[in-house]
Amino acid sequence: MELIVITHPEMLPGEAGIINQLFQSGLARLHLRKPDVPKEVVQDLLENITPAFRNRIALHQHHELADAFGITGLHFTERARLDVAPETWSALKSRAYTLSTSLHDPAQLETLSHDFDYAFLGPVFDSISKVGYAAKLPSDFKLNPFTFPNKVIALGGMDAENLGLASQMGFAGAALLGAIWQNPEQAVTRFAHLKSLQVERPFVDRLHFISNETPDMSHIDSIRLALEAGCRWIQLRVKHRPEAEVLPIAWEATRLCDAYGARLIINDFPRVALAVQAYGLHLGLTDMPVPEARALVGNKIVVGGTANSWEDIELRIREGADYIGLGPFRFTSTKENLSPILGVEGYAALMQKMADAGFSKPIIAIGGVTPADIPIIRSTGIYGVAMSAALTGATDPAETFYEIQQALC
Ligand SMILES: Cc1ncc(COP(=O)(O)OP(=O)(O)O)c(N)n1
Ligand SMILES: Cc1nc(C(=O)O)sc1CCOP(=O)(O)O
Ligand SMILES: [Mg+2]
Repeated sequence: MELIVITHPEMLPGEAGIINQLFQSGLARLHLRKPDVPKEVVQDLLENITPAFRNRIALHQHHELADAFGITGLHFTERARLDVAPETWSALKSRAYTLSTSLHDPAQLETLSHDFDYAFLGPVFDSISKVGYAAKLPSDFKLNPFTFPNKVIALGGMDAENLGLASQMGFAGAALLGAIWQNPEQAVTRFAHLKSLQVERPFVDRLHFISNETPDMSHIDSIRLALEAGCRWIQLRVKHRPEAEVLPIAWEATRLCDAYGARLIINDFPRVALAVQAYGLHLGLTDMPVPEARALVGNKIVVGGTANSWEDIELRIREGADYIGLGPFRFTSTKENLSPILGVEGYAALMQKMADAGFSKPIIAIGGVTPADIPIIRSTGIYGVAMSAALTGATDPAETFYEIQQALC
């Protein structure tokens, strides 16, 4: 589903900044709809939108501003469309504008000019922002693909829970308004979340083994121990060594993981993850930012990010991390410079905030986790756990792995 954002009808504080961030987060189309806002104010807003993004905008009002700002999208409300002579559309198309319009009855698609590149049809669901603007289409509605050859975009009440249904109805995309602007401070995070629902989610294991070295055990020894115990998600976490030293260890870990059919995740070193074509890369808050790493390693490598607070979780969602390592659960000597301990209460509060915001992302608890902690951790809604010492220090790692598996299923 293509996601289109329609602006809030009124001017919002810091709106140009939010719009620029939406574009940076991958928004391909923004409909600038400000029915009662004077032209000068819209002009001022456009001046503050980064020039490179302006060609992703469609104007609902003040079409005369389009050329000066390099805007090629013109939207016509139903009323505006009916007031304009039909030959206007081909004239505008010949000037390379992208045309869109709004419809409220699917029957109108049969007679809609094919010069329109796409059309909004709605309300498909009960509106989030307009009180009393109720769904007009039945829940088993199916678009007839032969009435209008171009894209039909679902409008009205579009949010995370009904994007799939709109797709089944035959809509090519969704126009988002209330889902984005209900809380403008959350607009970018909300958009990133909805966008992440459009792509197939990569597999993330519920048990992450974190490698470690001690005077008696190398990283490779610890990885072999975890693999023999049954772990199939191995994170190579080498600290205080340069990249050149990490690379050969990563190659050895790759061979070992391949032999056991396990997935290897590289901590901290994006270029090492790319070189060995690891399954994943894990980045902390002071490591390379997720978008920069994504640009480097591509879309095939799973990228996870650390969070220690609600603000970090929001950042990771905005950045498009595939999973979030949230910690520390309790004190651990495996990691230096720990952040404040979250405990079960911290996890419960953060998971409640996730549910309230409608966010879904695999969250992995980390830091001093033992098998006995798993039931209470999982009761907060946490997806999985990361462990190091609980496995490397176990008397019988295979027995401990079995115990973990029992608690995780
Ligand atoms: C699954 C998982 N979650 C969190 C971390 C911690 O990463 P980071 O904050 O970068 O700290 P270091 O591990 O690099 O010391 C992790 N490694 N794995
Ligand atoms: C690597 C790491 N990151 C943490 C964080 O809080 O971000 S805690 C941690 C150590 C995990 O090992 P153990 O299971 O031995 O405590
Ligand atoms: Mg790190």
